[in-house]
Amino acid sequence: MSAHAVPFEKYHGTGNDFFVVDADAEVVGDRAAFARAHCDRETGAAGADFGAESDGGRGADGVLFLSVEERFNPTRVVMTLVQPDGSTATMCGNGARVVARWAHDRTGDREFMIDTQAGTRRASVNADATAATIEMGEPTFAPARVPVARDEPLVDEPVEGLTVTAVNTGVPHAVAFVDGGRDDPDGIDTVDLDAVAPAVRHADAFPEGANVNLASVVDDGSGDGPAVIDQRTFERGVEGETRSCGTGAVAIVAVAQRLGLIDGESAVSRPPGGELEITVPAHGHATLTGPVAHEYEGTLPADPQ
Ligand SMILES: N[C@H](CCC[C@H](N)C(=O)O)C(=O)O
Repeated sequence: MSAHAVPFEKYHGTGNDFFVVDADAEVVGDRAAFARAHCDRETGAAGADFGAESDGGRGADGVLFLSVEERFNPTRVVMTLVQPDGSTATMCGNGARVVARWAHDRTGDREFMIDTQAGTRRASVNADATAATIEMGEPTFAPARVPVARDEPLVDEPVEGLTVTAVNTGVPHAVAFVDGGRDDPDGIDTVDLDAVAPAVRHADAFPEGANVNLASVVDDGSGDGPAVIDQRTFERGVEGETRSCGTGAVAIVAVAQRLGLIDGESAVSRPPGGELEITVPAHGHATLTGPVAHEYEGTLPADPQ
């Protein structure tokens, strides 16, 4: 085992939490092994070891390896998210919001371009850097681009026990609407997501797998404010439910629009970890806005056993 210790910062966006490593300063030879060991919720890195700001919780939803290039305007950040199962995610909405905050904390800038494997995304932080907004690209239902293994879009059809719509918002998502929000004793929180999601996540319809979302329309946006939707997401790569998923929030709003469940291009999604503001215009890129916070910092072994 190498004695090399890797400094990290821990951040979260609406409870979707990440270890952030400066990829220019640190060499982690086996990123998959690093993420698998340290993200584990039972045996991974424990926050209490690292400082008073932390709640002592273990693990994370992934490791963000970041490289900053300040010679560009706006400052460019190259983002790679390695997930708890060792896979690399093409895109992560909450992760990208964390990237903007981390880059702000290092540079003082408020506007960034973030290079992800799904493309370059503009990002910004608000005046006190407590919230970040990211451009999320244009959601697509095109079968080849989700991808789904068929010629027609998969819209509101049964897949392994859920009625889902398939959409790509940087990564593939299956979205199922259910009756009753979080306040309803018979609503969204009564579903055993960890039990029902894996069959959908691994269904033949999704050759690259899918993140699996449950959603419930709480307010359809036909009145004064934007639509409000309660959200739960089981993530590919985490292989479990997370506190929040940004690409999932955009997916839910895009599907709600497509199914005619909500009015307007703006909506609020409410995953367990907080609130996200989403816009999905008829044409052009979606946006995702929500809170971001620094938790603690420390060092982690580069070559965990
Ligand atoms: N939590 C992330 C999504 C990660 C996507 C990943 N789970 C995959 O599809 O491999 C988000 O906020 O968008």
